[in-house]
Amino acid sequence: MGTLIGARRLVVKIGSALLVDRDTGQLRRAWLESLAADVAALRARGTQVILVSSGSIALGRGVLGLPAGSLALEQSQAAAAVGQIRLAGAYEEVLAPHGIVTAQVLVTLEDSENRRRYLNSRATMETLLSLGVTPIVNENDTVATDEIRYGDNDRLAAQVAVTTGADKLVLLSDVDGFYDDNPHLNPDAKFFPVIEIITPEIEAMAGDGVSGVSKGGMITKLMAARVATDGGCDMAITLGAPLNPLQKLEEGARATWFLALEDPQIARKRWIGAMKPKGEVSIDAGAVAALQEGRSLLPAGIRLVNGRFGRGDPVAIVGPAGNRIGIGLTRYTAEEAHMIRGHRSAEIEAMLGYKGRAAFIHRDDMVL
Ligand SMILES: Nc1ncnc2c1ncn2[C@@H]1O[C@H](COP(=O)(O)OP(=O)(O)O)[C@@H](O)[C@H]1O
Ligand SMILES: N[C@@H](CCC(=O)OP(=O)(O)O)C(=O)O
Repeated sequence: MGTLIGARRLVVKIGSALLVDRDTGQLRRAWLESLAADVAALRARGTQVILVSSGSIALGRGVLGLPAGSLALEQSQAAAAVGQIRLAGAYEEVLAPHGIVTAQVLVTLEDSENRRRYLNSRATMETLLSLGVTPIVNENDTVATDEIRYGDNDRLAAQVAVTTGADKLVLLSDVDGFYDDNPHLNPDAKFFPVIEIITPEIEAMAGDGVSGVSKGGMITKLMAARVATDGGCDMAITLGAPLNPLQKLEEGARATWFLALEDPQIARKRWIGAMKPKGEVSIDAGAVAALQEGRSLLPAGIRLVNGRFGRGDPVAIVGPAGNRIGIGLTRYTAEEAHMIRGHRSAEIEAMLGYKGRAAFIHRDDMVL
């Protein structure tokens, strides 16, 4: 069973529907104050907390008096710009009385896809947490265009959880968990307390949201669950609307827990994928095809070697067009690599005077 008790680092996602009253467009302050009390209690027990909060567009549209229904991209970006400042301000106001310092972190999808930005944002989060700050994260809606957006904060929250190495992610939602059908439309829908593996059958049960102010629905929550659990983080979906929702979850409120994959191979690949390469090997098209089929990289497929690396060091793998296709731990030094590139194992034995390893980078040590 999943639980919040004893969490080391927790990411909590707060959906727009919880924060902003649907009819008035106003912030639900009493609720937010109860959430702040929960955050303070968790921190006092040693859990670091990161909040991923939606609501900038919903708040901004109320302030600007924009009509209900879907907005043009420029309108939602303008609404986000107006709403975000209030959103962050509201968190600061409710957390400060507990002695908690807040920080606003706005990210885009590109930040997780561009390695330098990814590493940098991870380092910034780590620094904030080590200083005892509670980061309030949202998508940077004013710069993110449709093609480069998450668009929903479910996946963003999962990305934040994995990036920061959180062990728990909670999606506070307008539904108390995952059902085999949308429970707001089908009163006979069956509830799932725990999901260990997200199968295609489970995926087929997820539908859109019906709340009107949210973006995700259950489909993006399942995508988030996949990212989180693959990355070693348990994820819960629980009802956010009652006061003190995190305390209630700790006390056993209804929730669906998606359990982290415990496959050490996945954890190891994550670790390799996050390494900074010490060198680079360019490989030919045949080798690219072999790697894509899940095979190891052999010396015969290597055309060029760059950088200084020893055995076991991370090395970037570059395709014929100069595109980076992966990273892996090498079984040869850079000096050996220069000698043996393009050669087959029988020749390599003659060159090195010993048999050497068959693989230059073994598939278990490689992430594409
Ligand atoms: N299989 C399902 N189980 C539970 N909820 C579902 C399912 N399929 C669709 N939904 C809908 O997803 C909604 C939750 O997502 P969403 O409206 O985006 O809320 P949030 O603001 O919490 O992100 C539920 O209220 C429900 O209407
Ligand atoms: N970044 C957007 C969030 C998009 C959104 O509505 O997400 P959600 O309510 O979590 O489904 C905002 O702050 O308005």
